[in-house]
Amino acid sequence: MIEARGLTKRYGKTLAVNDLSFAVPPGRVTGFLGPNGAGKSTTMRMMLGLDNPTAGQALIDGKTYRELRHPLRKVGALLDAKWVHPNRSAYAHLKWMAVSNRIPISRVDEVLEVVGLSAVAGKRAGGFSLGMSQRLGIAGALLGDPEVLLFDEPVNGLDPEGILWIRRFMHRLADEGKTVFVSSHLLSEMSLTAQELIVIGRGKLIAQSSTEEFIHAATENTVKVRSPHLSKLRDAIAREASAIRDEADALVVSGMDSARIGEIAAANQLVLHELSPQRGSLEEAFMQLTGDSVEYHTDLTEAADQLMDVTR
Ligand SMILES: Nc1ncnc2c1ncn2[C@@H]1O[C@H](COP(=O)(O)OP(=O)(O)OP(=O)(O)O)[C@@H](O)[C@H]1O
Repeated sequence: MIEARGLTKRYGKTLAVNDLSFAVPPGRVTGFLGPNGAGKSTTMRMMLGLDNPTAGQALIDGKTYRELRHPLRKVGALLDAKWVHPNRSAYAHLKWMAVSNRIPISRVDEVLEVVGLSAVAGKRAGGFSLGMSQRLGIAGALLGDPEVLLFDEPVNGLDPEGILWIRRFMHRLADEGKTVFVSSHLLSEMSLTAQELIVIGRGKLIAQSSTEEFIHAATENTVKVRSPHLSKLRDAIAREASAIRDEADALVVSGMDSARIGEIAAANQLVLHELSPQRGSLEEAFMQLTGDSVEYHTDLTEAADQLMDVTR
């Protein structure tokens, strides 16, 4: 479990992190989202004891990083994959990390295997592609078999295969019960990777909820219906639907679920060719939260107002 309590960091006139409080639960991938400069890296650095908070605390299982007796066994992190000595082999790099942290050297082979780098363990890390470097960084984070893992923008610059690998790997770690906290400014990627979201803007907390709730609260769910009897279908559902929009050869229905539309179609003996619930995207949710004239139906109202303030 990771916790931020009133976490604040000021660099001169810049308030990089402004009174952040949130908790990151185990067994889930939690996305830490925010635009560039929102304060994600600064928050992560404070969690890892690399920066001191101006006020408040960042806690790992109730302790600050510096209070942890065996930090690498409690928390592993991938901040910058390219900090490896270029002339060292992947194996030598991990061995050096293991020895300096009193972790058994046998663990090096294990983590190389886990991240799929066993075959290139003896090769110079300086010649690694970005994807391989990320894997090596992740192997380093896993060395102490920590319960808590922090990844700062892990998919930046990766190709689709690398992105998919990281996404699956994070899900696997969460399924093992680990606390996985991953920062990103890539919304579409996070909507696939993260089950929980912590959203910040200009150092302030904007929202904390499951990804599904976040999208659901900020976007409208609709159902797309295709039928050879569109106009009859429209008449049949018009009384119960809150809105019906035409789209090419389909209707997009708001305020009714697909089960009810199917029932009405059956009762009226109308053939359906498609009946598909349309989910909003994380991008849409963001647009909605930052929009000017949106009616909010949930407790995200306040969060939206804050987002509008901080993004102005
Ligand atoms: N060492 C520093 N000295 C001065 N200002 C800093 C320092 N580190 C960060 N900042 C400022 O603090 C704010 C937050 O930066 P931070 O890097 O934490 O954001 P971020 O959300 O990680 O952004 P990005 O996605 O661009 O990495 C920015 O305005 C940045 O310029």
